[in-house]
Amino acid sequence: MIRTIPETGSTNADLLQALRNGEGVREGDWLVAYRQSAGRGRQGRGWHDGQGNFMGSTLCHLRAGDPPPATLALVAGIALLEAVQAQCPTLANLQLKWPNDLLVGGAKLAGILLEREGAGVVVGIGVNLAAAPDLPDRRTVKLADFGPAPDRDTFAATLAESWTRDLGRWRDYGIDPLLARWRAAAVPEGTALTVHEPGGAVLAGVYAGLSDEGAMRLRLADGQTRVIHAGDVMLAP
Ligand SMILES: O=C(O)CCCC[C@@H]1SC[C@@H]2NC(=O)N[C@@H]21
Repeated sequence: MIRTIPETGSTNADLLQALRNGEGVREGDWLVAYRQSAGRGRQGRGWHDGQGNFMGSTLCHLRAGDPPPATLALVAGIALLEAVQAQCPTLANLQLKWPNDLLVGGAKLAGILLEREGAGVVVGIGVNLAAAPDLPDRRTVKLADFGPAPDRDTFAATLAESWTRDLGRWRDYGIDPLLARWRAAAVPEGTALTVHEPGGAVLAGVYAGLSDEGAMRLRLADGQTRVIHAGDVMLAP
């Protein structure tokens, strides 16, 4: 079920609160807001409240035997990519950037924020359908830059369908097919990146693919490879 509300602070915060309150939120249900007054992005950043954009969250209830929860970010990335491709089949240069950004020609189209509460993982997705913010540190785009953009209700229905399908595949077939699909859609190996690690260190290098666990490999200038499990990854200017 997709529940659409005119406005809230953050759909992620709402689902996390529902989990804490023990309210029964079913896996596969979505909360979609037309406006968010306190949208949350990764790394403590905010998420812009673009009128006409898609802003919604869903939930995964982790089960015994599920693949590692961190790989849900990759599931969400693939589901998001497929939803955008289904709505805009002629859109070129669509790429995933680890851990969970969707880019068009290197500019950010959409972002994903995973937040965990016990065995519940809230997956929040924001897509620039009609509006893109001006950001000081990265280029952004909106689908409307490339032709008629889908309205958010149509987009929500498509995304809900791809999320349910990809979550099922993750459970049924594990992460190997997921990794293969993610690798095929990722920015090319050799892309110059800057990584801000959680401890504050900043690393420069080039994208060297995904590890078999879904972490990112970064090749440094001295030829060594670092495996990045967390952090903020940006295309180098
Ligand atoms: O920083 C990012 O790229 C992640 C952005 C995630 C934004 C979405 S919008 C719907 C959901 N609710 C939030 O507060 N954040 C996510």
